[in-house]
Amino acid sequence: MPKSKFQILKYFFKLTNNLSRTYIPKTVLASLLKAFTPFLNIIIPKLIIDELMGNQSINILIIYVGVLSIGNLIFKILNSYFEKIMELERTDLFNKIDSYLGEKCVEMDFENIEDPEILDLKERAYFAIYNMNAIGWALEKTSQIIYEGITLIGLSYILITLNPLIILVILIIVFLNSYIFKKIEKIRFEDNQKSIFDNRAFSYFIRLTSDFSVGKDIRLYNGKSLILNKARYFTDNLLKIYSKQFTDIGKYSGITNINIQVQMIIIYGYLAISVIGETITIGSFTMYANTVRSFSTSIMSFVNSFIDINQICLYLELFIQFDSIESKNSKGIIDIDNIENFTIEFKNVSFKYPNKNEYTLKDISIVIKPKEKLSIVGLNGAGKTTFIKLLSRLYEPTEGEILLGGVDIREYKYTEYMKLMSIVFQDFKLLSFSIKENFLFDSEVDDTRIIQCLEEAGFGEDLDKLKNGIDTNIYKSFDKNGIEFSGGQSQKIAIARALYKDSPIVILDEPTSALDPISEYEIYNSFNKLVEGKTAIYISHRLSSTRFSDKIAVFKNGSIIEYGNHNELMKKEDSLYGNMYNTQAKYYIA
Ligand SMILES: Nc1ncnc2c1ncn2[C@@H]1O[C@H](COP(=O)(O)OP(=O)(O)OP(=O)(O)O)[C@@H](O)[C@H]1O
Repeated sequence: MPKSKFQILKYFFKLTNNLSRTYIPKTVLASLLKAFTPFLNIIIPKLIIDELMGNQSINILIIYVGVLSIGNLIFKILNSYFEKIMELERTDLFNKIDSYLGEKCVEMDFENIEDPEILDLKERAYFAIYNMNAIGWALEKTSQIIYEGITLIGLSYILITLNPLIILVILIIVFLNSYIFKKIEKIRFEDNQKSIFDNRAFSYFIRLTSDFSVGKDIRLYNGKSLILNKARYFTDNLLKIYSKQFTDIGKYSGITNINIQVQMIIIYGYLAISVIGETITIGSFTMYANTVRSFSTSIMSFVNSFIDINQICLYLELFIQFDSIESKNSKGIIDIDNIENFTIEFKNVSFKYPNKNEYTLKDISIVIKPKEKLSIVGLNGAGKTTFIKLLSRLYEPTEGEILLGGVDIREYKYTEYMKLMSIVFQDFKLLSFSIKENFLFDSEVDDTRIIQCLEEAGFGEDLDKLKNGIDTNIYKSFDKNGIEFSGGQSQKIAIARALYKDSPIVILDEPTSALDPISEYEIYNSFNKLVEGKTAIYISHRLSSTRFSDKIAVFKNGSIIEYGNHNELMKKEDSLYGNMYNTQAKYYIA
């Protein structure tokens, strides 16, 4: 990660340039244009006044006034043209950064998405870019240093002809004010960082109010006041932070204004005395007064730009920290093509969720042979889904290793490894796209096969009723005719999506929980045919699935306590499996 301010800026200029080739050159051009504007209004008025006090030539006066007005008009048009252009450039750059951060989030290891520290860091990165406009700010300040630098050289030259001590007076005031300005920026940065958690929490609660997936529960259990009270609590916190900030900053800003007034009194006094003593003309008075005003504004913004850049780097550093989070999954380098043996082996695997002290899985050892059908059963919270999450590399084991074909799964290229797995998680999600787009988000799809898979998953009759077939949009987010499928229908689409992927390892975690018993039976029946020649792992509380399995692993409190086939486990005395099976069968038969 870059450390020095220079390295941080370089990192960002490089990133900006990669995202938008035109942003930096246009910003520099706009800044240079600004640098030359003040000179026109300093030099020409002096010439006009001197002419008025001297020869009073109408022709020369017309030329001066003409140059002044046309020059100002041209600068104004050009400046506002660039302002508009820069507005568009900024929007475009922000959208690109948005996509860049989005890509980063999607590629991030899954476990990071639920880590509050990472979530806060992400919020800080977003805050830096959006709320503080840190990239635009950095570029603006860098170009400000350039153009104020150029302006200052010209203005110093004019002021030296008056009295170099004037420059000293301005510098003293500027450095005093810069010290205060630095304090103001420090307060702002610290308060902004303090507000990150409250901001994130506030946005979460406000988002909930329009989140369709929780809309029912909020209405049924009168969640409105709870949510709004929580949101209010966090806005109150934010208000406290920012009210204190405004008071503190207000005090400091007051002092800087007093300093500027003192500076003006000294300089105007000196200029007035010089006019009375006739050491300068009235025209020169105007020029020097304008020069002093421009010089003090320019030197202030020149010095403050450095302070600003210092501050911006603090914000940008947070962005870089987020950007530098490494994905463990991206470290795998072995090609999947090289393996022929799909034996999966968990070797003494134990696992704790991040930020948790207790183990969710303890010393799991199991071999799943190629083409084997394994059912995983157990009570709620026993660790069944967690077992799948480890196999699918959403998390890494805390201890032990998981092997595929004798090689630690972390060593395989992640994207290729994921191609081996068709998984339907119990909390699968369909997205607000068409049915077809939900199958493969990023590549060409085969419509006939999609339809075939939907039929195999028991969705055929439902599909026939859809006017737009597989082009029907799911949910109404973008289409008022979009369809809100039932839980069972959605589950069938999710299963069809897994079938379509046609991977050698198929994992179904509670795949039929929302299905009626007939659909469930049909799916398992057809599944057995469909997963022929593949390894299949089923997690289900409906023990009917175990009948289709070669092996059953019974989980309890994070360990496998029973393992065997249906008959073996049923014969075992005091077996949890037997107990669960009989209890369920009793209700079904009765
Ligand atoms: N992301 C997480 N962070 C922390 N703890 C978690 C997380 N996900 C699950 N757990 C905990 O891990 C334990 C095992 O959960 P898991 O989902 O693996 O159980 P399960 O056997 O699949 O349960 P169920 O039958 O209810 O689906 C539970 O105590 C759960 O609270």
